[in-house]
Amino acid sequence: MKKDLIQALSGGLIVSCQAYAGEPLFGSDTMAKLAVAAREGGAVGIRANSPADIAAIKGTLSLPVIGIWKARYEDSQVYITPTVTEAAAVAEAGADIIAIDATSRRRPGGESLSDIVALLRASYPQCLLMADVSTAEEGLQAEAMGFDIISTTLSGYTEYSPQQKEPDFDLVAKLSRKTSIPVFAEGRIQSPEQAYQCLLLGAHAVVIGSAITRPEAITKKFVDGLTQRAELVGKE
Ligand SMILES: CC(=O)N[C@H](C=O)[C@@H](O)[C@H](O)[C@H](O)COP(=O)(O)O
Repeated sequence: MKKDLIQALSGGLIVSCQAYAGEPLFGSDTMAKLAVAAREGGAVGIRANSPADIAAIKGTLSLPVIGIWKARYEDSQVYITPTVTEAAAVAEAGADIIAIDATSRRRPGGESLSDIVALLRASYPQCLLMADVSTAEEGLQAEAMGFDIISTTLSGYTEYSPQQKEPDFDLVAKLSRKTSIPVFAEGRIQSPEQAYQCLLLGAHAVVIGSAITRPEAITKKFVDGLTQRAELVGKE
């Protein structure tokens, strides 16, 4: 069953459908519609944030869902499914895969990642566990801890990982070489060429958010491109 799920995602595109409160697309109905649009475009899976969005998407379509719940705590910088409370809620909402920050940073309340993994394994044996990491070392630790999947989600978002505009191709390649569990390429992938490059480097699947589901960001990219070109012409 779990093997079938991993197989179903192989070589495919997973679309991250997320919007924060205050953003124009915020709301579970809208996220479910975005997910339907992604499916119609050929996505093999959806990544979604919050129990409400996960439940709405699972109630609307039958694609596998990678669930997260972003939550902020004062004593930690970890915010992607930071504690066992969020992880359990993601599972209860129907996520097929629970993605968790698996960086080496201190977690809220000093919770340990291995305790969270053990608890989730016992309570939600049907779910796969995905480690969102920022470095190769964190990916190797996640594999040793028993995660099923590693994703490069957090490269560029911890102080000690490379800060760059491009996807972290090196990390995709390193993790694909050094681990024996599926590696998902995620973070700042902007084009089909970059997505394919990740697969060539060994990624099992590719996760894309902003370039597909954030119309504000997509519009801004075009507006900035137009402005820059107009300025260049003005200088000629
Ligand atoms: C760092 C972080 O919080 N990443 C989040 C994880 O769920 C999302 O905000 C990203 O949109 C997602 O990872 C996809 O990446 P991109 O939007 O770059 O294609």
